[in-house]
Amino acid sequence: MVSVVETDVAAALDALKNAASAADDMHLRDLLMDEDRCAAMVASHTGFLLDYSRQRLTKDSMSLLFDLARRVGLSDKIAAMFNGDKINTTEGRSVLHVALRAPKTASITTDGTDVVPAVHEVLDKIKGFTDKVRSGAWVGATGKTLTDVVAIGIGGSYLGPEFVFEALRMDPKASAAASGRRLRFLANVDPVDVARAREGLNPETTLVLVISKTFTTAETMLNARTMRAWIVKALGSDAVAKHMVAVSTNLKGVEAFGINPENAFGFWDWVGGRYSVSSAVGVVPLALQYGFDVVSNFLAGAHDMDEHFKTAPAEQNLPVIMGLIGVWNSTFLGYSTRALLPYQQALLKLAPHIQQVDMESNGKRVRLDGSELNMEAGPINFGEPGTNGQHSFYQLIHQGRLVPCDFVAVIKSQVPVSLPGEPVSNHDELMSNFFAQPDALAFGKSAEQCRVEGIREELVPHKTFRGNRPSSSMLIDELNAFTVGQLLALFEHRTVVEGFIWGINSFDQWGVELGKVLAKDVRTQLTASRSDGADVSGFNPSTTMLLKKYLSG
Ligand SMILES: O=P(O)(O)OC[C@H]1O[C@H](O)[C@H](O)[C@@H](O)[C@@H]1O
Repeated sequence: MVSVVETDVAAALDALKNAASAADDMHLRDLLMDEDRCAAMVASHTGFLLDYSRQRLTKDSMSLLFDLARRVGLSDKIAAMFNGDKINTTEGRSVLHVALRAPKTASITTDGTDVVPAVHEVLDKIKGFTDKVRSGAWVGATGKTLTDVVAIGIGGSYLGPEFVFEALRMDPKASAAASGRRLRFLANVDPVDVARAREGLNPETTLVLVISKTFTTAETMLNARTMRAWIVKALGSDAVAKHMVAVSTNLKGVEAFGINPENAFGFWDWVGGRYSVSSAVGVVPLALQYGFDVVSNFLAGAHDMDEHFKTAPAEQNLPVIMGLIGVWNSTFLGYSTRALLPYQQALLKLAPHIQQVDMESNGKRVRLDGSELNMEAGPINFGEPGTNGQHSFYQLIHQGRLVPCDFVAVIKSQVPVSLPGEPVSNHDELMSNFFAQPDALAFGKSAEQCRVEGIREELVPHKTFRGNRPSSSMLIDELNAFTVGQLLALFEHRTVVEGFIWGINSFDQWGVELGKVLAKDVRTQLTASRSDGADVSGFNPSTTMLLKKYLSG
């Protein structure tokens, strides 16, 4: 039986479909002339301003999106997440990454237990440990200070920490605190990545951090064994206790590997891997590099955005607005891709991190109840810092396929440079592009304009830009630990909003499993062929041919 709620939602979806067909007759060139509309399509929160006037939306269609949010019960779903309800139904888990950055005074309960004290217990333990390593009170097996860290982990145990690490490298406070220290990441199960991560490092001054929620991920565990062998070869097996520590929810696995659980930092099954950067997964490596104070500011920033998300009315709520725009572009306008384009080199790892957050969360085709979704959900996400992207793939964005863009920029550079004789500062030069690109996409250039410019007739079609290409522009006052935390939480919540609207489970990732199972079969074959010369068997003809070629090399 179809419930009243479902009928309500269906009516809202129909209204939006009609609005989307009407959008075909509108051009951003005209929409952007409407001052009231432009003023209405701006939202802000401390340090952040979002201008979404270049989306192919009227004020009416935006109202319909807010109406859809009401009808699907978005605010109840957000509240359920913050309340610790088990909204990850396929795994029977709460989704409480917001608890990781909640202040000590907060109380968030799941399974009848307030999780906040446990969160702060781990944070205190991390502070104690990282302070000792940084001050030289914790030394390596030969008595030397551990100045270098190799953080082993993949997916959610890597991408978020690397994003924050890069975002703060040139922040004056973080960079001063990192003086004399190095942090490397080792993710790929490729001996080349191992060699790159430890290039120039001395085992005597290196701390190896094994980060894995499950402590079973094949790539991470082989890399951990490889780094352990490097430590043991140089310093003997007793050195492992001084040179290797772990972050995991599986403390038994940590112990079985040979790391003292005393030197392990835990987290919980209610933290999804891709949402785990504010757990020990990110806090340990980042506090080793930048000190605990900087990381506390990062957590405070994430919490600030959590509070905004939890309390601001939908019409002023940045993650809600961004999520609704995502749904509009993906489901109603049918755009299968979106680009994340930070005009800020410090954000070079934002797009790779958000790729996992978004595509692993919303790359789904069934609803929570297992029924077919029957509409387009999570888009393909990609991105590069501007202006590098301009000299790479922007041609397609301007004249090829239609890709909604999220432009992100920072008002004050972390490292301002002004050269005498140059017309603008280096940061202003970067920002000139940030302001120009969204307008080029929105307005385009008509054939008439080309002709007025005297462009030869045969070149007119090539030099015409249809325009009407949507984007949002975000300005952040400055990039520091606090605002990086806000930015992270903002994008995490955008994905969550989209998943709530689509009615899917944004917190499981069953799609990653099949490849892992098949890799096991190949591993078994490679072992048998290498040790006993066993024939390749049990694979399809194509894989058999490829494996034979590989084994003969
Ligand atoms: O932290 P781990 O247990 O090692 O998991 C690392 C990664 O493994 C899988 O690929 C999951 O799809 C990711 O979500 C996860 O982040």
